[in-house]
Amino acid sequence: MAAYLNRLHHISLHVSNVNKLAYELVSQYKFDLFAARLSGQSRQLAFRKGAAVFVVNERPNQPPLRLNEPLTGITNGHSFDLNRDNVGKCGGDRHVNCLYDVTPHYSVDSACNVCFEVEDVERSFKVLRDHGCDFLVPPTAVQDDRGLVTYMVVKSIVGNVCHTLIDRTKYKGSFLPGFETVSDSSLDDTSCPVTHFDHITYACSRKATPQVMQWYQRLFGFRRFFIDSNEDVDEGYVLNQDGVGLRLTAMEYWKCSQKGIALNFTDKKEPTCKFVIAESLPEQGRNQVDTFLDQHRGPGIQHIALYTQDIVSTAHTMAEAGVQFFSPPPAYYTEVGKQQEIEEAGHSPQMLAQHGILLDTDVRQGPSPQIESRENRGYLLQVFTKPIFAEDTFFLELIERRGASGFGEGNIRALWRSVQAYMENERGEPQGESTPENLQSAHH
Ligand SMILES: O=C(O)C(=O)Cc1ccc(O)cc1
Ligand SMILES: [Fe+2]
Repeated sequence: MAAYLNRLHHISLHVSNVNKLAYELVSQYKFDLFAARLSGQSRQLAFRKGAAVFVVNERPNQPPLRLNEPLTGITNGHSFDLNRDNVGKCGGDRHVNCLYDVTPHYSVDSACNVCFEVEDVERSFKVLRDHGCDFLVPPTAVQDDRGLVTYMVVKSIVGNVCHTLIDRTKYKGSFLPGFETVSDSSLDDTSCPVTHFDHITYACSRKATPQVMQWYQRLFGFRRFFIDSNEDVDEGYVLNQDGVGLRLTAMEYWKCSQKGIALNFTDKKEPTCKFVIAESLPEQGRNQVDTFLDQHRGPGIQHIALYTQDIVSTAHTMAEAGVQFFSPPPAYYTEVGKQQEIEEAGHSPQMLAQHGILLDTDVRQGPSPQIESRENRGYLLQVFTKPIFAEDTFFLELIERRGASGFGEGNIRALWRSVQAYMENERGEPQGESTPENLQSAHH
């Protein structure tokens, strides 16, 4: 039995300079700051764009004093009931630094908590405990005058990534107890129609993919889906030539219906966020996944894709506001095949080139995906930002899907090349062969 997830609630980032990221999310990425929790010891700010919510947490510069005593508002036992001992009253929880999360003792900025709504926190806790999970926060209740929320935090199998599981069905407020609403009006922003998180990509150690897949399948009922119709069940989607050495495997979560049958969100017209596991392959030399593992000091979330209904307008607005995107080599847009592909999809190569937007066609997922024709080909457009933090680690992606649910090989190759060129030219990082030593250090 798995602990099925209902929906993605928010993704939290832990950074040392909250002001800088807050400024960028609002002024460049056009997110709205809608809720804030300001306590003596920490700041947590919530930003929204459509259904995509980021919580930015202040990461202490110095590791805080180790508290040996149990934290107030957090139950320590394995049983859970809503007695007064484990209901944290907001404002009174002086010891809880980071509400709905843990303060990671991590040395670099990182996107490291993906929070999901579940139907029953206590039931999820029991299921996960029976699977031998590590809990960072056991079931805990938080309330204010708008109601009650219960949550718990579980460590994932991927590097520093944690999952907060939350039940907010008994809560009427706009976000979560403990947060003050900053603004209730979501700006009607037609120039940046970002609606939700499309996917989260993990950078993992070599050969870790099967373990990661199994963990999410067993614990949360995730299902594998194939990125490409020729993908091998065991090997995943392997790109291993021309300098690209990457293994990709994708999965998505399924919601538990009333009858206990797993339902895909797409059946209910509510988009699901996909998860992609990226692993580097040794044959093609050093690459962006290894760089992430090195600079992030271990596996974690490499990028998050924001789904937009109009990538050209979104990329244009964000670029005007100062967002820097990767661009493929200019020749990408003038290659005969690519130019035609772009025009047939109704776009202008010049417009896409202006912001480095990539276009790929994909066989539409349907009853017979093997039969290729003009009609069943969908396409997808993607553009990738340069790293957001000081290290070459986390970045964002914009994606617009037109009947394509996977990822395009051409886009992955183009992204890979532009990142490699950036590492070599702008960052001056040598991109030589991986040595066993630097891979060892990356994988710890
Ligand atoms: O294409 C995408 O958006 C992906 O998410 C796949 C991917 C994953 C990791 C990389 O370093 C490059 C591409
Ligand atoms: Fe992506």
